[in-house]
Amino acid sequence: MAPSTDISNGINGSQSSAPSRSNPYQPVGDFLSNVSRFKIIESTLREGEQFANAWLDTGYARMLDDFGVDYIELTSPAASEQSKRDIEAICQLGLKAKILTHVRCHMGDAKLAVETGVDGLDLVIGTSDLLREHSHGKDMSQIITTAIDVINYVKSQGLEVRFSSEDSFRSDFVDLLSLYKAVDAIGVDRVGIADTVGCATPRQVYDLIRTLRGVVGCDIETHFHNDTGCATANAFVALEAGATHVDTSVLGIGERNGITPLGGLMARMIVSDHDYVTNKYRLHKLKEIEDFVAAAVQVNVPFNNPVTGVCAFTHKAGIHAKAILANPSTYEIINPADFGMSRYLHIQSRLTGWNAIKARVEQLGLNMSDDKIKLLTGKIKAMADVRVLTMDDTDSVIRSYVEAGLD
Ligand SMILES: CC(=O)SCCNC(=O)CCNC(=O)[C@H](O)C(C)(C)COP(=O)(O)OP(=O)(O)OC[C@H]1O[C@@H](n2cnc3c(N)ncnc32)[C@H](O)[C@@H]1OP(=O)(O)O
Ligand SMILES: O=C(O)CCC(=O)C(=O)O
Ligand SMILES: [Zn+2]
Repeated sequence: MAPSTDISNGINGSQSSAPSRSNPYQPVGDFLSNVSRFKIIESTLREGEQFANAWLDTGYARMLDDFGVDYIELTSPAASEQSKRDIEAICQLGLKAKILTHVRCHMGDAKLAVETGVDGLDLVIGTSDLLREHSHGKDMSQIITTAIDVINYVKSQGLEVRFSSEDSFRSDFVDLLSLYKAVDAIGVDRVGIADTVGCATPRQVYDLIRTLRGVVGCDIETHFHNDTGCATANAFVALEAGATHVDTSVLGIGERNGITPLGGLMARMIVSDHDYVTNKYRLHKLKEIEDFVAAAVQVNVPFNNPVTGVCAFTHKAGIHAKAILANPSTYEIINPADFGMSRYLHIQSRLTGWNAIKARVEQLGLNMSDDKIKLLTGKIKAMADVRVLTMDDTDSVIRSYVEAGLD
């Protein structure tokens, strides 16, 4: 794609204003919804480490803490000696975020986890027929018994405890509700719902979480894989249905193609509650964090990444550019300035319109009548029909027009 240029600085009075909030489709007054009070469990250092290329060190914990996430989830201390030492080291950093370790719902793992100094344990066990048969071999009554023993143990150590079912959406719904009711009754802090294989649709998520909300009094954490592209939408509807916590990872890295990305969730949530998101999270840090993680796991930030993708705030077609110059809310639901990003107008294609060229002429400090700018725009379009133009090409055409006295 041809390079684009920022021509909006200084020519657009509404550059830093928030997008219009008068969206007629915005739901109002939904008493179940936690869209305005959700918490993030950032799992780059747990789920993210399960991404094929990942080899992450403890330094990321500080970055995530600076961003303002509520919890940082780390891998299991049972994984390796170094994993255990990393957990212990992160617990000593004095971060604001609570530190969790993610372990099997298994007394041995729980005891090891308690020794590390974490604030809490995220316990997990598969509940679908497939996982019960092929992962750990326990039936539902053994799962309930083990869960109660391990949860009681963690609570006796004064730590926060969450209990989650792997593969929740392919588990028997009645079994799941009975299990969660039992762990809620003994005072678990959170239950977790996990779409481990990314099969759930937003409607299934809404229905399951809304029903669960009526069955347990504790918090509800959610974890969505992105195999079918629904991870961010599912996280959002889960919050609408009464979930309290969402698991994320930077760029969504995790097993296979990963989970709800931190940046994508921020993009979704800022549109739903601008003040909650901007007051709580240091959004200007997002690009730096994503760039660090992308480099560490040897991937490029995708061009269409929400907010930080290379063209996330690039406007090209003339109709769009004209309206953006008048008011960015016309074609932007997110204000790039909220994330420390800039908007760009692409003005070197056959889709370019005269209003965009006029803005560039003015930015270059040149004077030209509207009629001449329209002729000039025709020239730029004709050139763009023949070859890809750069921003420099457009500027040269504009200047040569002026120098030739065609203004
Ligand atoms: C969906 C998810 O992402 S869940 C989180 C995944 N995270 C991890 O796997 C953390 C990294 N894992 C590891 O380092 C290792 O798998 C360990 C240390 C946990 C276990 O290692 P190993 O003993 O070598 O077993 P292995 O990995 O081959 O198999 C998994 C074992 O966990 C058992 N298991 C799986 N889930 C559970 C559970 N919730 N509770 C108890 N046991 C479980 C399986 O039965 C199997 O044990 P077995 O070999 O005695 O039958
Ligand atoms: O512990 C959880 O809730 C989620 C575990 C996990 O990564 C998954 O099921 O995909
Ligand atoms: Zn997962």
